[in-house]
Amino acid sequence: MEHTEIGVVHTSITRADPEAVAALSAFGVATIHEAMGRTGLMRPYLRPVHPKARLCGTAVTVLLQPGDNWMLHVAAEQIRDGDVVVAACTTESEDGFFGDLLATSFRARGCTGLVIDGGVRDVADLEQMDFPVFARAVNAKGTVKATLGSVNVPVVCANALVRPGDVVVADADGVVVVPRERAAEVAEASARREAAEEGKRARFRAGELGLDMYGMRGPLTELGLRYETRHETRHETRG
Ligand SMILES: O=C([O-])CC(=O)C(=O)O
Ligand SMILES: [Mg+2]
Repeated sequence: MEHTEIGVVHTSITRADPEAVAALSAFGVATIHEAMGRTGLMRPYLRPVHPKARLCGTAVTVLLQPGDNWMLHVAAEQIRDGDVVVAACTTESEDGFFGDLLATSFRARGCTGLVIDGGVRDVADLEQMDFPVFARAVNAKGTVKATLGSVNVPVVCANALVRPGDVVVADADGVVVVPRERAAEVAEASARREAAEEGKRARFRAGELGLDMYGMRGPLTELGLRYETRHETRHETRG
């Protein structure tokens, strides 16, 4: 991004194809990230705020100012069924930007979850609501409504570029972003990867070793790995 727009709400965004989003929702974050050539991951400090949190949807992006959650209320109006709100911040901030009230508002608009490079609160309520949230902190400290940010501009959230309408998938392993144009292709690559893993899983279950399945013995020998078959004996004390 050459520069970040502040004080703008983009109201018409292009969302990824719903069929491709539904297809991606069947896969875990690790599979999708591998299927994308190991790209698209957010930093691992973003954690689910309750154990069952999992989400997949199209991004409504928010650029927050530190300690200020005004733009989350502005974003609520832009949410459509199946959207995930992805909130980045202009600088690091771990205040509690979001809680059960905003979750109730977001859900009423069809939102399927939140990814925020900031703090959230009311996590017991969020768990009870089964509203999935991935955040960098849990923090009771509240925020103000005083400074403009933006909605539906490209943002960098926890190191990943997210454009409005991109697909965001999050589970216990982390958060991954799929560019909206690649959603169908990445879903297909994920399916192929999962099918290949199922074959390997069956062979591991039957007791086969990775050493043989992956042909590792030759390269290990070439690098000089030795197998010692006799226990080393203590030196006899000489009289
Ligand atoms: O209202 C706020 O500032 C954030 C919050 O706790 C909620 O949404 O419940
Ligand atoms: Mg609250």
